[in-house]
Amino acid sequence: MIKVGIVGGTGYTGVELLRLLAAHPQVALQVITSRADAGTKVSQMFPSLRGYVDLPFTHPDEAKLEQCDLVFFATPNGIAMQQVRALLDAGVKVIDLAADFRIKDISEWEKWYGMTHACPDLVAEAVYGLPEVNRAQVKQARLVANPGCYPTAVQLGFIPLLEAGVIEPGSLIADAKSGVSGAGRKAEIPTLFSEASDNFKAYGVAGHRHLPEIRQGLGCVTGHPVGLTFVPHLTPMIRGIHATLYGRLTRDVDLQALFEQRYANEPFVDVMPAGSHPETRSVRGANRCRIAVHRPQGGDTVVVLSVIDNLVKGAAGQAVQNMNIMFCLPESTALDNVPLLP
Ligand SMILES: NC(=O)C1=CN([C@@H]2O[C@H](COP(=O)(O)OP(=O)(O)OC[C@H]3O[C@@H](n4cnc5c(N)ncnc54)[C@H](OP(=O)(O)O)[C@@H]3O)[C@@H](O)[C@H]2O)C=CC1
Ligand SMILES: CC(=O)N[C@@H](CCC(=O)OP(=O)(O)O)C(=O)O
Repeated sequence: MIKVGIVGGTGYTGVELLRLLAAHPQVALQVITSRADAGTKVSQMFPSLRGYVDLPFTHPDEAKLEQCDLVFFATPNGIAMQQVRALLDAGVKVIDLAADFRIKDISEWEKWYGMTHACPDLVAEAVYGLPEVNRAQVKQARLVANPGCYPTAVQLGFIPLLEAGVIEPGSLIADAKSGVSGAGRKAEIPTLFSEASDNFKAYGVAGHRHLPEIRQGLGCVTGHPVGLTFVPHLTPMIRGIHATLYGRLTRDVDLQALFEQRYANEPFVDVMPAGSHPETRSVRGANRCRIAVHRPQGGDTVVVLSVIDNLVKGAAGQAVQNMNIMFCLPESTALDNVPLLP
C-alpha cells in the first residue's frame, strides 16, 4: 500500500483527492491537514465521505508527513516550496497541485507569482506532470508539478497541431471558460453566488499567470517560443473548463486523423467524432479531456474544442494519474469512473 498524505484537505482540490483516493485499492490515507479545521473529522465536514474516510484533519505543524510514501500539496501557491526539500530528503515523493514547480524560468515565475522562490534547484529537478507529454519522466520523478487547469485543457488541444507543424506557432488563440470552483473554496467576493451566478465575464486579459505556463509547455513541443493570446472567462457553473482554440493552418491535413492518431493510446483523452461539440457536463467528475477539431467552411482556421473537469483532469485526477505512473500502477486505477450527468 502507498502511504499518502494530503496538505490542504479542506479545499476543493483536496477534497476531490479524498474522493478519488478513497476508491483507490493501493492507497492508505495517513494524514490530511487543515489549519482551520484541525481535530474535526473529515466525514463530519464532508458527509459525502462518511464511510470512506475515517480520519480527522491534522494541523500541518503536527502532521508526520515524512512517514508517508507520497504527499500531495493541495495548497495555495508558495506553500509546497517551503516544505518539499525536507520531504524529498526523507525519501517522500511529492506532487504539488499548485504552481510552485511548474515554471522553469525562476525570474518569470517570480514575476507572475509575486514572491521569491524558495528552492530554484528543485524547480529544475521537478517534472511537469502532463502524462500525455512527459509520461516517461513522471515515472522516474521524485517531484511532480501538476499542471494548472487551463493549461491542461489548452495544451492538450494544441499539441497535435504543433507537433505535426501544421499551424503557425506565432498566432495561437485560446479562449477559455471556467467554472467557479476553479477559484477554490475560500470566501471571496467575485465567487459569491450573487456575483458569479447568472453572469459571464472575461478576466485577466492583460495577463494571467497560466499564460507563461502554457507558453512554456507548447514551446517545449515546438522547440521554439510560441505566440499565444489567452483569455480566461468565469462562467456560472461549478465545475468544468471549455477551451476554444484557434490556429492558422499552414498546409492541408486530415485534422481528424491527426488528432485520433496522436491520442490513440491515451486513456484519458477522447477525440470525438468529426463535427462534435464537447460539453463540460460530459466530463463532470471524470479524469477525461474530450476534444473535437473543426475547420469551419474548409478555410485556413482550425478550431479545437477541449473540455475537462477543472477539479479532476485539471487538478486532483491528473495528480492521481501521476501518482499511478510514479508507483508503476495501472494508470487508470481509481480513475475509471463514468462522468456524472446531468
Ligand atoms: N480549484 C481548481 O480548479 C484548481 C486548483 N489548482 C491549485 O491547487 C491548489 C489548491 O486549490 P484549491 O483546492 O482550489 O484551494 P482552496 O482555497 O479551496 O484550498 C486550499 C487548502 O489549503 C489549505 N491551506 C491554505 N493555506 C495553507 C498554508 N499556509 N499551509 C497549509 N495549508 C494551507 C487550506 O486549509 P487551511 O487554511 O485550513 O489550512 C485548504 O485546505 C492551489 O494552488 C490552486 O491554484 C490547480 C488546478 C485547478
Ligand atoms: C476560475 C478561476 O478563478 N480559476 C483560477 C485558475 C485555477 C487554478 O487553480 O490555477 P493554478 O493552479 O495555476 O493556481 C484563476 O483564474 O485564478
